[in-house]
Amino acid sequence: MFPEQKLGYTYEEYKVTADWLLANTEHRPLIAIICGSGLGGLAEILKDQKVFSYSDIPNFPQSTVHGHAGRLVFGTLKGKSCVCMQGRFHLYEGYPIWKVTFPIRIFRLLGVETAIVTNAAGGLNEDYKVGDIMLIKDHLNMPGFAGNNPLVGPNDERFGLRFPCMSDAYDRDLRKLAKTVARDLGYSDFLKEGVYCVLGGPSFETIAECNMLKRLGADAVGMSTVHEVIVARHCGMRVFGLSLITNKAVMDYNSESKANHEEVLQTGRERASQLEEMISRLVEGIEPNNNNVC
Ligand SMILES: O=P(O)(O)O[C@H]1O[C@H](CO)[C@@H](O)[C@H]1O
Ligand SMILES: Nc1nc2[nH]cnc2c(=O)[nH]1
Repeated sequence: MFPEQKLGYTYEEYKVTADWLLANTEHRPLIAIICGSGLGGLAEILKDQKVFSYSDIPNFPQSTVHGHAGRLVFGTLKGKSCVCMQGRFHLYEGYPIWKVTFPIRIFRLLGVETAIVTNAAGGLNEDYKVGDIMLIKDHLNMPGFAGNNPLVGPNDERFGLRFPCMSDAYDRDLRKLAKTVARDLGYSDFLKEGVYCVLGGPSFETIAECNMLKRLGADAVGMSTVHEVIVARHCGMRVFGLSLITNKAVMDYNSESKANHEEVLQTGRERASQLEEMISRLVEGIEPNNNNVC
């Protein structure tokens, strides 16, 4: 450990960004949506948009990955004020973990109560098919096991507790709502519920790694989301997470399949309209929480 190393932003730095956004838009979102790889189209369903490039927002990191546009979109969905990240940040881009999760605390300072986090992921569970939507019920935080947790460093009590609980990270009521929504939309055939495992990336997994992760209890694997969820829960937001299974993890030495980012983006395009419909209906059903910490 290097005590002199910068371990995060100060409260004042978060405030600068949040106050700048509050001064530059009249939207006051209660719901934040984070778009996974290839899922940026979700932001297009917002009405009355006010859009900022990340490069125009003070302190905001920049998107460097194909399929992550790097825009913050404010707007309304089913009459509810939302903010949508068209592009997230990943460890493999070279960002320290506290930059990866920077937007989450900004959202909290804007008044956001609920975070909807989406991602593209490889399916480890052999019952999963490409195009399935997995509601995240829990996670495995591999970088966290090695000490790379976004809450490492001095704790700021204005955001949350030193030792936040994670056994209830993914809100049960929101998952229940999502199941009802999916059933009403006729999506039950491709709806799953499971455990998401985050790795650092950017290389995809070896066959041995996929088999290991499956044995550890993971149903899907990716390179994001968990860090955001930890910070969101730390500051009291409700979290709903979903993974689009964009490819099947390769588990067999006889397979000719090779994971690749193009397939990931293509599956996102193919499921875009169903995901948009599902998120719209979900947002419609989310009740405000009176800005209570939960
Ligand atoms: O998790 P999101 O951002 O959806 O993207 C996933 O897809 C990319 C790999 O194709 C990686 O960035 C992985 O994390
Ligand atoms: N680590 C990882 N991330 C992904 N994102 C989309 N598919 C995958 C995958 O198979 N593995």
